[in-house]
Amino acid sequence: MIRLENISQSFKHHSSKIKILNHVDLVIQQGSWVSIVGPSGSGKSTLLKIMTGLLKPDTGTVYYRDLDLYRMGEREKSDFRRRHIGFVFQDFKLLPYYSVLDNVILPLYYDKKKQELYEKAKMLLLSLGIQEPLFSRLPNDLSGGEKQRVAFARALIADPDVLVCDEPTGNLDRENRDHMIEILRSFNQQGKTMILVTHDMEVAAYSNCIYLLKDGLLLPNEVNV
Ligand SMILES: Nc1ncnc2c1ncn2[C@@H]1O[C@H](COP(=O)(O)OP(=O)(O)OP(=O)(O)O)[C@@H](O)[C@H]1O
Repeated sequence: MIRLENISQSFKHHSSKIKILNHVDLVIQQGSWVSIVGPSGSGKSTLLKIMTGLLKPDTGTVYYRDLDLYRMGEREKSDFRRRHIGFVFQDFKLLPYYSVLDNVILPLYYDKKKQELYEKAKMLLLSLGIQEPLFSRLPNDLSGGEKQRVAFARALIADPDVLVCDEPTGNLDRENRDHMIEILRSFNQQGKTMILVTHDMEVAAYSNCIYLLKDGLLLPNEVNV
């Protein structure tokens, strides 16, 4: 279970401070699929960063079961994130001077035997529709949709319990988007927790729960699956 308690966050804009998140609480059950929707600039990516340990909020706490994420040391927190949380960023954050394959193995580079890791990375990439000729390419020589699938493979390489995706279908054409939805569903069916930010209501419709983030507040919106 992931629990956010009393999260507030402001950012400075010129001389004033703008409150993006205003005392946000959220509980996400293990194995559930939660989608967060809301207008552009409402703070969705900021909330994802806070719940994954990338941004310490002005106030509030984030718990993974009983572990308080922001009470961990930097090293402990980054190990925890690497092992438990896969994150697909909106802009992918692939390293430009590393090949596709090397980008995918990065989270486990120091943990596992390279041969084993490369085999797993190849299988993941193939399952996501990225074929062998692309394995040695640099990210800048990929299409947006291909980059996105490589970012997915990197997020999944460590078998995380939680997959966090910022706009997972944003760069995909219809066929690839439908394929991505199948991947998300099968991941969720394995009992993994999914947290998505999306503008795509068809994708959000697969969630157990949709939340609207607006004016700093997170409003629940239960749906049937
Ligand atoms: N580090 C920062 N410093 C200052 N302002 C920031 C920072 N990060 C985000 N913001 C601002 O906070 C607001 C919320 O940003 P955020 O990226 O979380 O929104 P979003 O809902 O994900 O938007 P989109 O749907 O367009 O991706 C925006 O106005 C953004 O400019």
